Amino acid sequence: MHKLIIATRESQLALWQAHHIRDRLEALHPGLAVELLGMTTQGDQILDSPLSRIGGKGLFVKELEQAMFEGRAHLAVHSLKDVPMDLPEGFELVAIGKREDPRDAFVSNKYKSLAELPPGARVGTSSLRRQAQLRAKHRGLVVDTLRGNVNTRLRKLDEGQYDAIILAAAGLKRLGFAKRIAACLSPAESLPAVGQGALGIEIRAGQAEVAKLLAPLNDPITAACVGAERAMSRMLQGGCQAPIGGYCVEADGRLHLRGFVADLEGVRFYHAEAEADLADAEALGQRVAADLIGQGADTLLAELIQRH
Ligand SMILES: NCc1[nH]cc(CCC(=O)O)c1CC(=O)O
Repeated sequence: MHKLIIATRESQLALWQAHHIRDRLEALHPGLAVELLGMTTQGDQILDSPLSRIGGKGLFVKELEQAMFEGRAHLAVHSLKDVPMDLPEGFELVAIGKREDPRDAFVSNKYKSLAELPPGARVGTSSLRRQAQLRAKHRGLVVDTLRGNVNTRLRKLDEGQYDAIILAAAGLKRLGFAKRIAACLSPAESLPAVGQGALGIEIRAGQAEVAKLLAPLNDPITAACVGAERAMSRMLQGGCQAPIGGYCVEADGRLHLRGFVADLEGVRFYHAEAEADLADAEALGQRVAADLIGQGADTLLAELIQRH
């Protein structure tokens, strides 16, 4: 095999990620040519309503899977955060790249940190998870939805529509906007989304030759951490329609997973955490999910999903 084709969305972030994987593959395998096949997905077309309302799993991945199914591409590179917990039959995640910065970032032209914001300040963010945590911890703020790709969000801030915005540090750094970050929020301030900051590589199941070329891109520790996070999220079945956070770290062969489920107002707020050996990532995720469900998260999630 001497050519691989990557199906990719055409947002700047998606293109950066696809180019990044192309460069790594070409460096790993001299003689291998890697090409990009750009395409537009449903998620790219619907720009005016919050993702949580559009619903539908895999809004950003279906067209890419179609291209792989038809043999027009061999792989797709995703922000793991955007990948549904259960892939369609016949597809698999074969490699998880080493996680970069998993934190949320505070971006503002006027203020240096969340703590500096005066009561009534307007904060824009795209995710229910960030909204719920902001509302829970900073009662006086006006928290509002903010959509669009990273460039659009920064433009809306610069136009004065918001006093500050919160977005993923990884996306900003990848696109060369690290300087715009006023402060990174610690996981205690804003627990990241499941998979945030990691790249996932998807292929059609059973493509052994392709899988072998991609294997060196897999980072086993990141894979275990996001495996625990995704097992938790899968058991909670919240999708994008509920404020859910999940973040796992590894130290000395032990995994430590924290998770939360909240309502949109950040009033009902359930936390859970647990530890396990590296080999027990899946069970760890299920244990934390079961703890959250035991506290009442399942009732809350059912209510949230009904509202849509
Ligand atoms: N939902 C969009 C999205 N998907 C991945 C990232 C950032 C990069 C990452 O988390 O890997 C972003 C932007 C954001 O949330 O600010």
